Amino acid sequence: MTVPTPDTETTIPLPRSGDEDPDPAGVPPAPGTGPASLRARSVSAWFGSHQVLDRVSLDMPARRVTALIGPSGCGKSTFLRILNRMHELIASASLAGEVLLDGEDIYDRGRRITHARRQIGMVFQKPNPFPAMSIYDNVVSGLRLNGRRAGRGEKDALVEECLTKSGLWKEVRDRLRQPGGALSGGQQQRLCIARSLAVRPRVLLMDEPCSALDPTSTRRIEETIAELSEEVTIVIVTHNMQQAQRVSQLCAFFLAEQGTPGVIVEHGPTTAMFRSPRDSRTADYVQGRFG
Ligand SMILES: Nc1ncnc2c1ncn2[C@@H]1O[C@H](COP(=O)(O)OP(=O)(O)OP(=O)(O)O)[C@@H](O)[C@H]1O
Repeated sequence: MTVPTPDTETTIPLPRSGDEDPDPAGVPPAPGTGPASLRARSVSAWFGSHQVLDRVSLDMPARRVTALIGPSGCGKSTFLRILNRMHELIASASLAGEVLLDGEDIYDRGRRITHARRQIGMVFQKPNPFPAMSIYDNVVSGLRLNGRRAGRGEKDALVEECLTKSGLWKEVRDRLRQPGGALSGGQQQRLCIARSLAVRPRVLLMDEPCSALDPTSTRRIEETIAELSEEVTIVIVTHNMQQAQRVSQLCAFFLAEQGTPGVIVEHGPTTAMFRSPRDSRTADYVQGRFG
């Protein structure tokens, strides 16, 4: 796939949607454990010839919540999808740059896509449990997708552990065999978080996880994020400035001005970004003057 790229960048040839994992060796390196750092280095992205991100670099430290903020269309979701190799599922997509998970490039040619996906989970804007599948089976479904076998006792313990961590256990422990689709929207989102946790990711990406939820459910998810941040690194896209301040320790402000690709204007500790931003565009955005 040919796209216009800056001379200094290396365009990574991406497999088209549906292609097999490009792992010539066939033996994936064993993933590490525990929260990992993510580092994006000079990441650019295109859809066809339309460039949507331009040399974005960002450190997302382990055991921290990093919030990505910015007006609609500036490339936050694209950036998030690049962090776990979902961008390449889109036929016209290409990218340049590096994404390092604890120092190792997830786009390294010798790495399977599943190597990144197992370690870097994703929770989407709209809760997407398997609606007809039971709550219990929804949680353990990730194991099956990963080709992992587990005995009944191990699964029972995992279901309880993950539902507890996602703050849903007490509400559903007596109805684990009921369908996931029968839960409220907020409960479904917490079920999706539990499903992501079941494969023990080292990083959890969240793309506006509360935008479809009422204030009470939103609050509950925010509590869950706070509880999880010790055991998984979290990167969250949010349009809600109060939420960014409540849940994150670090923040990055994305902007795509007048048809130019998205860039990070400013990033740093969330308190500083909101109290004393260095850039006037950040100040205008966090104070609600545009976007
Ligand atoms: N599948 C796609 N095909 C073509 N262009 C796309 C695709 N997805 C996103 N884009 C374009 O990429 C740019 C960045 O979109 P993206 O969704 O990453 O922005 P965003 O900041 O997350 O926006 P929002 O806050 O509205 O979700 C936009 O111009 C969008 O139209």
